Amino acid sequence: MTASHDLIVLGAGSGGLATAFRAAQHGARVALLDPGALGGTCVHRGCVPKKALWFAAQWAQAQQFAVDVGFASQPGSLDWERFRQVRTRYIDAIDQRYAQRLHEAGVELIRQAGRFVTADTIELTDGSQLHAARIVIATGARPRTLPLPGFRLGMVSDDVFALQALPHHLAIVGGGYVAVEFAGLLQALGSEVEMLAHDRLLEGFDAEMVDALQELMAAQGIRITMQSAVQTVHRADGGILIDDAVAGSRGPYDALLWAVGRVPNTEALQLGSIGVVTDDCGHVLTDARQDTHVAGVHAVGDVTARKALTPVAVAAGRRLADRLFGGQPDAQLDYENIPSVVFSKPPLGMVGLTEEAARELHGDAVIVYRRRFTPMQWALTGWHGQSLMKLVCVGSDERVLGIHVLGPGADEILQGFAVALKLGLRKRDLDATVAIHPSSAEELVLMD
Ligand SMILES: Cc1cc2nc3c(=O)[nH]c(=O)nc-3n(C[C@H](O)[C@H](O)[C@H](O)COP(=O)(O)OP(=O)(O)OC[C@H]3O[C@@H](n4cnc5c(N)ncnc54)[C@H](O)[C@@H]3O)c2cc1C
Ligand SMILES: NC(=O)c1ccc[n+]([C@@H]2O[C@H](COP(=O)([O-])OP(=O)(O)OC[C@H]3O[C@@H](n4cnc5c(N)ncnc54)[C@H](O)[C@@H]3O)[C@@H](O)[C@H]2O)c1
Repeated sequence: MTASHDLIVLGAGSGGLATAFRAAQHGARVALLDPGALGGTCVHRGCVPKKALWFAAQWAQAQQFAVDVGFASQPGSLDWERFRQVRTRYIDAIDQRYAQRLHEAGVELIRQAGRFVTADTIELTDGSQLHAARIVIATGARPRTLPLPGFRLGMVSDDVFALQALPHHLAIVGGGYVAVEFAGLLQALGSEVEMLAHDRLLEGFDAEMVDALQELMAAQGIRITMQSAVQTVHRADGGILIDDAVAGSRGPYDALLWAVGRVPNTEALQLGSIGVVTDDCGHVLTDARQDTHVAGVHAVGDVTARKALTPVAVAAGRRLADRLFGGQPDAQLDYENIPSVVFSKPPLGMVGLTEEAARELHGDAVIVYRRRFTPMQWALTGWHGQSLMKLVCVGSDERVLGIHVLGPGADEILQGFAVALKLGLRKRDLDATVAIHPSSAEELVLMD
């Protein structure tokens, strides 16, 4: 058998593209397979269209604020179809840029799905085969639904981007990133939103920060039912009705969004036949170097059980290509202290440990600084919602273990602080930094 390539990458989402580009840069002959659009979930069904809608939600709120402080005109509503076209134009351009860059990088793009025949052979949809000593699985994940009677009446996050019109009254089942983000932005754009959450919101984020966000969401009119247990969904004359074991009969809604997590795309890959091990949910198990249990087969991104974020998939893919083809035998992603922001309204970001996790590790040696305040732009409009910022430190030298920011600009503020934390930030370094005034970020260097 002659190897057709040095590397075959399954999936042209964030992780697959990053791996392919970096490997090609190191001189590898790369084949990149994907039957779908270039950029995968992030570009077409995730970060990008979501953030576009989130911007629209900010503009809607800014319009309202402007009227509150004396601008003359009344806020208008969003022309949903026009904005969908604007988004599509932007996203199509990204897709085209990727195609052009792949061509320039010498990556062979094959618009077909692949599945394993052996550990070094991939069969394409048309039945032809490719061979390479290295294969990277980067097939991502898709939204999950709950297999309850009537579940098909609901949609998943992918479908929100294709909606013809904004739902008037929307139920969201779930309490993770997707549920909280869509609740905030669709409410801001004019939907009446009700969340039905089974567990606490945003598991993995600091509980005090999440409580503060939940208060702000409630103050903006989002109805949140906790400990919900949806049993059935059905349609009646007025719309979609939900029977919930705890919350009782709810509705009618004109739309229902399942936001209950994601399922890795592994069923079709024939992984069992070559010995690649998956967990109970189907995620490919890898070590910290992205190696699976089978020599020469690797995995990056949402298809693994790691944190499902675009920059994680990208960084893991680049490190892997550096190790395999770039002469960097020690290259691997450090999965500690990965910053993350929920694009809620307002955004909530964190890097490092939550207070709960820090106390579990360090007990009474943990010192917490916090600052609650009403951001100037809210106060000016007469809205007295409170931002919250929190530093979780440990020991006599107050090493900063966690930074948490809830409020306007959290998405932009946190990146720089994440660098500092990674470099071993101490509270005294923050104290020694002169503030930028007036800003929200200054609160992080003024805490006592
Ligand atoms: C609504 C939403 C919002 C999000 N917002 C953010 C955000 O703001 N910030 C952030 O960091 N992350 C966000 N994420 C998460 C982020 O989108 C994912 O972590 C990221 O896209 C994962 O990239 P990936 O390459 O692992 O998988 P994907 O991007 O899903 O790519 C997988 C690709 O594999 C292809 N594929 C599947 N099977 C095969 C096969 N057999 N052969 C070949 N190709 C195949 C698919 O067509 C797809 O293109 C969001 C996710 C969602 C759903
Ligand atoms: N801003 C961002 O970076 C961003 C945005 C969206 C998604 N993402 C990534 O995508 C991943 C997927 O997001 P997600 O919101 O789909 O998943 P998630 O894991 O964040 O949340 C899943 C939610 O579903 C709930 N749930 C699970 N089973 C349930 C059941 N049987 N009944 C009721 N509720 C149930 C959980 O309690 C949880 O609240 C995230 O974990 C994140 O890594 C990131």
